[in-house]
Amino acid sequence: SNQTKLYLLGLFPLDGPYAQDQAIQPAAQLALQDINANPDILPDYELVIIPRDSGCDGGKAINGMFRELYNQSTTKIMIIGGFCSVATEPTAQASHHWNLIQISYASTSPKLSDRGLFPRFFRLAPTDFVINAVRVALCKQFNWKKVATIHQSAAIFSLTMAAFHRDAKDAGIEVIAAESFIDNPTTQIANIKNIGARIIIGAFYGYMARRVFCAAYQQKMYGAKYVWILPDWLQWRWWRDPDDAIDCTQEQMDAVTANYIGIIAESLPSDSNRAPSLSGMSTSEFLERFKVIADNEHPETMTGFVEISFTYDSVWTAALALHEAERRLRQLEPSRTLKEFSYDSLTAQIIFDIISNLTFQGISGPVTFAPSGDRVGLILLRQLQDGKRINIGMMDPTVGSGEDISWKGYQPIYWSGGATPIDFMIEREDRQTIQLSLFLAGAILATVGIALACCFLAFNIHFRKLRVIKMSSPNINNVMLIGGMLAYISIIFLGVDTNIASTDTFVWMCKAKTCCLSIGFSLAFGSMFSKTWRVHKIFTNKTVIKTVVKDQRLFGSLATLVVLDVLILILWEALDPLVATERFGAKVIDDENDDIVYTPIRMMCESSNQTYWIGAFYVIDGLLLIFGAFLAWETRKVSIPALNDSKYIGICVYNVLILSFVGAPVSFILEERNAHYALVATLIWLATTLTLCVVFVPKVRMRNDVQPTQSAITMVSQLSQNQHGGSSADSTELRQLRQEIQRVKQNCKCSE
Ligand SMILES: NCCCC(=O)O
Repeated sequence: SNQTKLYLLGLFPLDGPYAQDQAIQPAAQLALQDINANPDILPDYELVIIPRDSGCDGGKAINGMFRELYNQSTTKIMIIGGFCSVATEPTAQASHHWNLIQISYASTSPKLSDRGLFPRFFRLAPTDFVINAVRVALCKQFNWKKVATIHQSAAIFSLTMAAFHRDAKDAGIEVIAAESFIDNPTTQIANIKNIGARIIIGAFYGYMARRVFCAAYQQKMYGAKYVWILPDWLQWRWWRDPDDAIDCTQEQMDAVTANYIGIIAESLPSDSNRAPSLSGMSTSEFLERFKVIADNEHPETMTGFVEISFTYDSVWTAALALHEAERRLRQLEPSRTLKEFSYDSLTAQIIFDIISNLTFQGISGPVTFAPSGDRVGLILLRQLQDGKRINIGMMDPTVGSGEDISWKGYQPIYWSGGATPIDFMIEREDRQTIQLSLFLAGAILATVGIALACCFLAFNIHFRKLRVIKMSSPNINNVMLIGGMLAYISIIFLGVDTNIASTDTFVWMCKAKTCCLSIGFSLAFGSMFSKTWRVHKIFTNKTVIKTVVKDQRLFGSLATLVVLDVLILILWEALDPLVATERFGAKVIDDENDDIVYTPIRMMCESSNQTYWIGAFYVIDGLLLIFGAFLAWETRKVSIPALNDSKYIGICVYNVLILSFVGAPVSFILEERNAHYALVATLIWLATTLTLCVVFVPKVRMRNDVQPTQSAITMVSQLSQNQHGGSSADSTELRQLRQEIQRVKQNCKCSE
């Protein structure tokens, strides 16, 4: 009754989504009981806490604080609280303007370590920054090199995660996904899953943690392959709290949270592991007394239980500081006491200095403060095992390199898969090469084609004297066959891959294929069309004297085409050579083991501007095809079968166009190496074989049964003479040739 009351303002989360007050106020009351009953501490005073609801809300907290500070019936000498950092930050930013010291029993935001913003602030719960050291140590311990992070968008979590990203980078740990969310984490969880992360570091309040884990359940991100690492100051069985915001049952939440790893500042050291506390209580005695004051046999189920020792020690910190402040104030000239406290800066400075240098054994362990006002303490690792939080290790960030977790004396960590989960799917290369069997099949087909071309060549040479062969320009036909053979050879070069050849050889084969294909095409189609050009020349010449185009001239045109090809090939090689490049395809998860992901790698021979070079060939060959089609159309009425290939040329052009139009886009889209080879090789083979067969098979069939007409006989002799340097024909032959031309022209007019 002789004692003067010293009022402390207590900011407690009594209400709202993060109401954590069930255990906080009883812990504060217990401290008040012990302090007020202790004759050695503030003997002339009775310490009283005036509670005010700060919620987990800055506005509510600051409103409550000002209302109490403006209430002149009670002078508050210090502030205890708040709980959530979002409530503590604005109050601590304002309270120093009232020359008040503020001590939080729970806030862990790294932002609160800023002395510029919070010059008179202290806290008993260590900053979440120290949790980062344990996160990194944990990753190192289990050789996890790739992790994902997800946090609720709030300064407390953003700052901690940003610091973790820096620490992880320094430690050689790659953060493969860094997600944050405001109130719906579904997309972010899906992103983490899609990127293949298995070690997920989360930071959020309990009500958001439920949303994260429900989304994780729906995405099947739990079980032996996933490790979730969370701050463990979340409330007791936070995942089981009824929550309309989630669409998961309690069983599902139990399943998804099973075996998560929690990191938390040590707050209730075991009796065997602690020095006697200033209050004289052991941890177990403290808990027993707490049960009584909280009237709860299972205090661990109360909200805020994690912070009870910090709350108890916060009030003790205030009491010890005030006790010493009273002594120092009395020594001043003129002497003063706490009774005269009126929000003056001198008293505030005295109390600040005292707390800055305070050291005592609290219930939560040794209490001392860093210059930033942060509590320095031990960090505990826990794991949820069978629904209980089990201590599995401890780390003292101040000892050694601050990276060593001590596992001795704690329960072993439990991995439901029987082994430490891996941090990422095992990446394997899937070097896609053309299968040997497919290459051999291609080579056999090409050989068959070459043999076929050889047969036609032999036939052509053997029956070169036969009129029907003579009339079809055998020399030019031979060049066509050589072109066909080059196209067949290109199929073999195309199939040489890095599984059977070195990279250098592969590139050379690729170049050889390009040469064979381009020159082969020019020779085959150039020959075919040049023959037709000759026929066209004869039948469209308006003069009476027919000059027949000689073979040499046709060879000259072919040579021009080939020279053009060679020129492009030389320029291509000189300016933009083909080189071996690796193409990486989309990753594929192994069918049988979803820990393994394959990256398809295809060795390509490419050059930076190859589109233009290939385009040049397309333009030349395309023009050649158009020109050939035009000639075939113009000479379609020539009735001498051995002379007229127009029908066949039409078929060949049609074949090549159809095969190119189907093949080119499909071959661009087809990424699978074998399918690509099979398609391209088949198209080249088909186009070449059809062309050769369409042109030569009729000739083979005609060799016996064709009786050339008189006009044909005449023309053959005319052509023969011209081809062999003859300059004129006798008048009968010419007349007959003229008659044939006349007939063709009349036919043409009629049809027009
Ligand atoms: N001990 C939980 C604190 C959370 C926060 O600082 O907001």
